[in-house]
Amino acid sequence: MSASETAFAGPGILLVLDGWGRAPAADDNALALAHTPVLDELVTRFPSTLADASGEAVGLLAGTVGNSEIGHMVIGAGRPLPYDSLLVQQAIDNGTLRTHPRLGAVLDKTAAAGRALHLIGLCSDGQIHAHVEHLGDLLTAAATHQVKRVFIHAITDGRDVADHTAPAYLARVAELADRAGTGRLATLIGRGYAMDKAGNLDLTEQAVALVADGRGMPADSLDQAVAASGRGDEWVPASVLTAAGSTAIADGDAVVWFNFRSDRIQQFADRLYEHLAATGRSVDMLSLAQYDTRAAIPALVERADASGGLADELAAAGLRSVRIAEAEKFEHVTYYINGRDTSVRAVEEHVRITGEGKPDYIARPQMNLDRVTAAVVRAAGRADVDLVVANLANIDVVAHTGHLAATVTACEATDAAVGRILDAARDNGRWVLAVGDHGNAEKMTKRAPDGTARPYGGHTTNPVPLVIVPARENRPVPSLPEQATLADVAPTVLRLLGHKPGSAMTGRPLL
Ligand SMILES: O=C(O)[C@H](O)COP(=O)(O)O
Ligand SMILES: [Mn+2]
Ligand SMILES: [Mn+2]
Repeated sequence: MSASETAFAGPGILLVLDGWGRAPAADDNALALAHTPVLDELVTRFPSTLADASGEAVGLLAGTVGNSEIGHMVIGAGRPLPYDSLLVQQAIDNGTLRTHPRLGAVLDKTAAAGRALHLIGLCSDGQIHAHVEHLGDLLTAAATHQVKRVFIHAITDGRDVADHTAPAYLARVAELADRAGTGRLATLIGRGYAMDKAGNLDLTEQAVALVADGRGMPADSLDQAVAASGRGDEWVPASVLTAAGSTAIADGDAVVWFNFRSDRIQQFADRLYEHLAATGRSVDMLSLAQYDTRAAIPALVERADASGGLADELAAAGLRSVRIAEAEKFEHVTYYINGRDTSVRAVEEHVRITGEGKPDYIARPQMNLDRVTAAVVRAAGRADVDLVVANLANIDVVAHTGHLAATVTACEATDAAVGRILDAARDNGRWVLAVGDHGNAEKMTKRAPDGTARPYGGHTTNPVPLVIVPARENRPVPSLPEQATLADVAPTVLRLLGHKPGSAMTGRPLL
């Protein structure tokens, strides 16, 4: 064991501050505007560095903003993982998507029977859940296989991209259809309805009724449909474009989902699948990438192997971990950090904090942070727990509203929570590794094409702070390398626990 290992080895806390990115102070940087004495002191007093959390460093396409899924997967895996968006892009670039035998078989069958193809997905270039250009490749495949009737059911964004940009993306959809020579926009609905992931089935059912049965507001034009939302692109009401004719899904039709990320589309996919079955419609259904649905929906692009990460190493070493987060990020400290593995190892405990009623992030930016913090403090006090893994969700979740003042409050609440966690760590002889999973709150505006700064709640490509607070302050503290990535977190955590990095990990221990 090296000197630094002896100095640090022992129980600890891995604390993910969701959406904690670093950018120079500015009037749209909520983290810099907030009064955060604890976070400020953390990065000046203890070994800290900035970690890459976007683009190729984590397994995304170059220049792509980070996100919670890949962020937590790489934190857990200890290596960059080719993410679904990258794998889809590769399949498009090398031609294996549009020539996929599974897709070809479904398209041939649909064409031969004279049935329709329905393409459903988020139309923007946020690169978090979907990319509108992927639709172009599917349209080309449909044209090649002579599918005559192709309906595009567009979900509008306004969250991963600036709000009020839906008309531009829908214009791009029309261009892609023109270029392919097939496809027409059939229905429109905001992602607030179609991509709910919190079990609000009343929202999901509106998307199901729209796509399956053509039930929605009739709209003569895209602009009319988009303008009907009083709450931006996320909440465009279910609308049927009258020019598209009858857009309902009929027996024998085919459906292809073109979101690549599962978490926010799977509830809709499951409900649509079940509704079609319940109404006696037999439909071939495919998804662009693998979904975590109850329904068995074959995928066109398979996931990367994410095994051999932190969870496997902890289990092999018999190290007990407690995972804590509130509902919004619970899967991130369990399923994603474990490499999209649903099994709960014998040495793992999962604590999911839920609140009462529907969350209102602007009115209550504190969310359930007090209870998350209390759970972390409790777990930190247990002698049988080697590692506490927690996600503090507020900075990211509130920043997604694009509301600067609420996000400042979320940053301040997080600061106080980190203070309580550091106290508990010190009282219990634990080190703390605090890290962001991607940027968000440090950039709350985006320039519109007309040059004006518009509120922006999406993620960024900024690096994230990574800080190590030693268990005992009187121990020598080596400084951290200037360059780091999220892939270095798991090897560093293992070293802090007195273990070697896993053999599948290419990230390096930072001390
Ligand atoms: O799904 C969302 O809320 C956003 O599109 C992405 O945010 P996340 O990657 O932090 O979940
Ligand atoms: Mn996140
Ligand atoms: Mn986010």
